[in-house]
Amino acid sequence: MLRSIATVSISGTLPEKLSAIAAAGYQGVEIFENDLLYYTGTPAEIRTLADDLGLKITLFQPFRDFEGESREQFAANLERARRKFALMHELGCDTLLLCSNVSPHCSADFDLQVADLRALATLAEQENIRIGYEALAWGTHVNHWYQAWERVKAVNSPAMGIVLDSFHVLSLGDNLKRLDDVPLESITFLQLADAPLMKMDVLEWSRHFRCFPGQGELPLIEFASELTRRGYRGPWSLEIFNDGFRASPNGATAKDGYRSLLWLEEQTRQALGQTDADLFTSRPLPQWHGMEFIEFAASPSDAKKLGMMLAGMGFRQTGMHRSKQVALWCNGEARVVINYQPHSWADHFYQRHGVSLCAMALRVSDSASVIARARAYGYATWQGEAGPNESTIPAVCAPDGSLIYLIDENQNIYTQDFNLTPDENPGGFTGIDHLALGMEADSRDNWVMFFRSVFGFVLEHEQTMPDPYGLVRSLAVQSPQGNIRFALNISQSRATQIARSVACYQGAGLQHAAFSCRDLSQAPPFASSIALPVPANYYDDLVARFGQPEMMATLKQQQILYDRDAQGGEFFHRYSWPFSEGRFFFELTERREGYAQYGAANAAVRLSAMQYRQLL
Ligand SMILES: O=C(O)c1ccc(O)c(O)c1
Ligand SMILES: [Mg+2]
Repeated sequence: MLRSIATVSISGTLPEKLSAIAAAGYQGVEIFENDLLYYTGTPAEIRTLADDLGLKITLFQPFRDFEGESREQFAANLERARRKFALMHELGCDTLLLCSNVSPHCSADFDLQVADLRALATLAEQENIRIGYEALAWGTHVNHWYQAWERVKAVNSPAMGIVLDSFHVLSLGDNLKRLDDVPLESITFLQLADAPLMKMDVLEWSRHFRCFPGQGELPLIEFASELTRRGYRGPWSLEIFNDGFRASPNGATAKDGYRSLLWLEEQTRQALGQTDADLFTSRPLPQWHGMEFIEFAASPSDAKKLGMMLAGMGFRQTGMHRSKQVALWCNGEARVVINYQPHSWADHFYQRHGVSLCAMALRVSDSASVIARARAYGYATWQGEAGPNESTIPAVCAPDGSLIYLIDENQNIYTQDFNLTPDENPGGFTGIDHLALGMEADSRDNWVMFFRSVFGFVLEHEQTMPDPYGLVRSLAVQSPQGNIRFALNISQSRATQIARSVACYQGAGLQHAAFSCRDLSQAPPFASSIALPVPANYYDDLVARFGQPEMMATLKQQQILYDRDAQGGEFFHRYSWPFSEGRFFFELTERREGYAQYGAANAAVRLSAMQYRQLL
């Protein structure tokens, strides 16, 4: 498998891009013409640069607006092609991508288009160059891949085939079902890009919102499987136009792209049930069993405050680490660790980020397979210091530098390391329902790749929620079993709570942690100093939306928020005031009848109420 990426996908100057691409592990690179135009050296120098880095120049692109132009323009176009072919010889690249014509004036005459393309193919034959014709989704007359194929078939030259670009095919809701009509040697090149589903002009969507396979919502696995099933074994090349990628450090982006190819290969291999294909494979995904605990880094005084807050919600301290300043707080199966050990890794985290989530632990059927997957996908893993007779728990480093511990199904991690007082556990909570993590807008894609590739988590469609001073965009990822859930939140506005946390604490971190219980109406209310009051207007609106005035009156009395989905699933929840400087808060939830959302409709109520307190 030759893994390749287009230079347009990452930031930097051309030499910087090539270095980052080679360092990430790719064997091939598509040179985007603009990168070459702005480079001060010659094409031959670029060829040497690539050679020295062990990179094959898989493609030169784009060549535009060729077929169906006026005869005068056609002559000029052929001359333009000659010059580009000469450049490609110097560059050491034999494949050119030709985009379908997007000019509003170009001719719709099939035969004329074919004659033009044939002239180009004839020239290419003489020059030992291959042309891949790509249907841009906004092409004037050729916008579906099959239309490109019909023309290429009519040209009937060994020098001309089609380029399949997943974005152009899938953004129009098209598929590769008719690929059986195309001989393998006529598929010149394959470009891969994903994207979130958006209702917007396809050109804008393509130029600004593409992302790596697995980070978006297009059916990339079906796409790659169809091609592989048909026998395509040429390069897989990423071509991503993305505003965030252009503005982010190129090393991390290039690496994520490489991971996305590995991920897509692994998924494709699985979809095809194939063992002989030259596709990446790693250890099988484990079964996830839930979130075992979350761990806060704190100072001793903050640890005390946080403990008081947890106590006000119904938690009790049920353990103290034998050798470290690490307290375990529990209610039922919901566990919170507060780490205030001086001069430790957690202390270091606290110094950088304030009171924050420095680690979490996930329970899993096979921790070793997750560690092996993390390594295979190029993520750092961690095995912390342990005192004598203390257990060591393996961990993976998350994109923000926090740790995700992995705990095997039947492993008891508490008795060895903690002095426990389990009788103190009040019981009632069933676990950790979800975590909402705030992050810089440009770093969310790193998290998505991490959760998808290493953990095999799945994505939901992004939702937009109000904050009193802007909008927050929330993307949910969860384990396939649905028992570990995260909301990854970003905001473009400078005034939202996320933005302020990002600015003040070097990364936003945890926004809230939600614990779950079986019957919220039976759970003791939060202490009054902690419970977030809900405006009466909210309950009037609930009655207007859902009816059931009696139930709503009870909810009002208990200060419980409510949501219902289209299938009749119900969500009951209660919020706390934010901790300390307002960085995070807690939530207690009850889900009924398969409700799988997060009560987004109620976020505005919470956010405004919190703001009110900050103004006091
Ligand atoms: O947006 C474009 O113009 C453009 C250019 C070349 C490509 O391969 C492509 O997919 C899009
Ligand atoms: Mg393309």
